[in-house]
Amino acid sequence: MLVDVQNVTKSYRGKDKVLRDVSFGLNKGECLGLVGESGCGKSTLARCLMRMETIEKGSILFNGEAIEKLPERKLRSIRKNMQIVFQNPTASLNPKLKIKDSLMDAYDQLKGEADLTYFQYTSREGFVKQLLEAVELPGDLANRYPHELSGGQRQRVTIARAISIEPELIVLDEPTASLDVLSQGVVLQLLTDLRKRLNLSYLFISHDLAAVQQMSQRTMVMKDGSVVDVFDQEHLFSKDRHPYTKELISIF
Ligand SMILES: Nc1ncnc2c1ncn2[C@@H]1O[C@H](COP(=O)(O)OP(=O)(O)OP(=O)(O)O)[C@@H](O)[C@H]1O
Repeated sequence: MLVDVQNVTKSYRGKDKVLRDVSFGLNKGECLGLVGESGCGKSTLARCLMRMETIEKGSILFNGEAIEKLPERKLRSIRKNMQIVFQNPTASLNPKLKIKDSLMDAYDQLKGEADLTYFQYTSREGFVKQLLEAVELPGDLANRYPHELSGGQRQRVTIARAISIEPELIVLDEPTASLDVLSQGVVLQLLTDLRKRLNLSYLFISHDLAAVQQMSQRTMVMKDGSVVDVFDQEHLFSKDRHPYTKELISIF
């Protein structure tokens, strides 16, 4: 198991619990979907996994190693195996940097420590070219600025940056929510292709149950900070689904 989350509890500034006793596993190569209404704690869970937030109780194992209390200097080897893609690509890209420089960001931060098997780093230009090709963007975008790209193109750039260091896990926090329907479908298909080609694992957060069904082998449903249901893709319409899952299905 790549990620093993055990009884994680969290609240912000001593207020009500945002995550309550959350437990789940994520297998290597798997896409695990995460759905639930706004405010149920999905992004908080994502940030806890990435160690962007601390947790109060429980444990988060990454490749069997508990990461919730690891000191910053020991997190480096974990961090190179985790990336996150956020909803809004415009906010995730520095407007003053050319696309080629944003693309190199994750790789540069690792100072040559990335373990690459799919991509090959020969030169900066060559690497940028491979990354753009991987997300099916033309090479001449390298010298443009983010505002000169469409929303869908910008999100492909953030995806290319995330895969550049070939992490084991990518958390996708509503990656297509800011895109038009056509671009959404194309980007989701691209993400699935990349997962298979690079043997990536995804935690895919979305409001869109149809998108989650398309992308994920398993789906996890959260409500008020708790996981209320987890099921294999083919069991979405099973009578055993939690009443809240059935409610979500009926809205779609
Ligand atoms: N930094 C923060 N400080 C205090 N409260 C926060 C913080 N971040 C989130 N919250 C609160 O925690 C709860 C869960 O928020 P979170 O963003 O994890 O939900 P979500 O399921 O991702 O929602 P959405 O689908 O709208 O993105 C909400 O009540 C939110 O107001």
